[in-house]
Amino acid sequence: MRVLGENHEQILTSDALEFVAKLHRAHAARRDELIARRRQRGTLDFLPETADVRAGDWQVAEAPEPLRDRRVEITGPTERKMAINALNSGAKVWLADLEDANTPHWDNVIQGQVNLYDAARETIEYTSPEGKHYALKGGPYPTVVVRPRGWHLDERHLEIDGKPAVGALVDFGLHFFHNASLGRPYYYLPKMEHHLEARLWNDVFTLAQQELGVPHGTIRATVLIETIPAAFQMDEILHELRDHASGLNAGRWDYLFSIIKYFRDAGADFVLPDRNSVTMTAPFMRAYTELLVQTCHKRGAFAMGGMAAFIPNRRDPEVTENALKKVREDKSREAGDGFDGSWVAHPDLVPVCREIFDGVLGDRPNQLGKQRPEVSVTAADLLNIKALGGKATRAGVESAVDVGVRYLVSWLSGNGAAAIHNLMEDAATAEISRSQLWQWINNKVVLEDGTQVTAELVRDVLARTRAELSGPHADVAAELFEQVTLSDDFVDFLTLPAYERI
Ligand SMILES: CC(=O)SCCNC(=O)CCNC(=O)[C@H](O)C(C)(C)COP(=O)(O)OP(=O)(O)OC[C@H]1O[C@@H](n2cnc3c(N)ncnc32)[C@H](O)[C@@H]1OP(=O)(O)O
Ligand SMILES: O=CC(=O)O
Ligand SMILES: [Mg+2]
Repeated sequence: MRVLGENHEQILTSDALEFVAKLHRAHAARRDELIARRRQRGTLDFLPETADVRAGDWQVAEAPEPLRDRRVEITGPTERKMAINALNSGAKVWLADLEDANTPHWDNVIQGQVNLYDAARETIEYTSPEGKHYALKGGPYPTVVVRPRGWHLDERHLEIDGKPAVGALVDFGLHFFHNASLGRPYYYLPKMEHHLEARLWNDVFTLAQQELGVPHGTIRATVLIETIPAAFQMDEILHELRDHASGLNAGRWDYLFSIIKYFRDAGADFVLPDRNSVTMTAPFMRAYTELLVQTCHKRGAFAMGGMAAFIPNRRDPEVTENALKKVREDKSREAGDGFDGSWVAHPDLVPVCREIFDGVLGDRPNQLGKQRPEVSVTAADLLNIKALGGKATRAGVESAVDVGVRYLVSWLSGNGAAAIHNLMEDAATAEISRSQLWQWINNKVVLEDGTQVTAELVRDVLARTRAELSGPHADVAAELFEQVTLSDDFVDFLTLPAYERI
């Protein structure tokens, strides 16, 4: 194992590095096979070979006390100030994000681990460049649930047997190694596309616990169902992880990205309209969330709601009022459907989410008991994209370019989440922007005003957006955006070429 970035001795101890290397050597080859397998795109349906898992009578392990009440989860990067703010936010869970909201700059990766280390020990403090001091206010604090990178990303600053380490194993391995002894090794697992990927995580957990003498089943994981193939394998994913599973989360933004990606060249029936016209009430999105709640509660697992992108602005009451209204609507729908809790992107949204779930839960910590036997979701329901209707517009093209490039500027500068035009943007929402344009170009979509979407049109809009931007990252952001939007072959993840540029 070689450390190619700056060596941070607190986190990269020789024992910690050896532990990560052990996880890597045991599992990297299978990771590679599973990533290669993702390239097969066939007809999607519930798998015949796992019908017995779906029909079987089994439950996931009972929730440990710190994860029994998850009514409000705040998400955010592991940057030090935001970590303290998240811990002081009054949420039940802090999703400490090393994924969609994080640029995997080496410094972010390692400083994130330092912050998680200090957060777990409740010793985290920070003084801002302006001299404002941040400290923990007095508990109870949210349970920390860490989201490592997805299986597709490498960590090139650590080299094992001459190859870059698997990013997911670096994030998980370092966190588990340093914090498992404190008793709450809890994780969110992103972007999986197959239950065999969940089996791989389960094997990683089993080995990690054995190595450190931690009882089997201490780790708990909540899996994001945020790809279209995974929507057909919710039972199977929970079953693979059943000793370690805590629940499933409806990660709507990556889910939309995955739908566009999977069906990018499948013709008009699968072309999505402007991003802002695809809401959670679209029939195919309702099918997805209804199936998720039903599956989770049948298996004793938590059903977690997703992220409404509207964020408040402390300097603009009108923006804040709109965000609170939209978030209220979103959380009310989720709570009514049976979700056990949901995500918010900002501390000022914690109270509204809590109020909505308090109203539904009463004195219960969750609504695991709410079974949904009346829900009946078919493969056709999950894939009924065309029922949505909706238009692709010139404003949609302009907004996709504008948001995508501005987000990349932020990402390249080290901020993986940004407020752009009063919406939270992160890697998942940026993926929608660029994949949507790819889909429109390659399906020769004609906009509402009669113009066909072409590479030339996108280049033209991109040039105008570039002209509005300044700063050290604008050129690279524009180049990257062009690459992932206009390349003939679809680039699997925006963050793969972007990682080459940091
Ligand atoms: C699709 C998905 O995966 S969603 C999950 C991944 N995405 C995320 O986690 C995004 C989380 N949210 C954020 O990162 C931020 O809210 C942003 C970037 C969208 C906006 O951040 P800002 O522009 O700093 O917002 P704003 O200025 O209103 O923040 C006010 C205060 O709240 C803090 N704050 C804002 N959001 C958060 C958060 N999610 N966690 C902790 N603190 C936060 C800010 O640090 C700031 O603190 P300060 O007053 O002490 O300086
Ligand atoms: O990670 C969440 C999502 O919506 O994507
Ligand atoms: Mg996501």
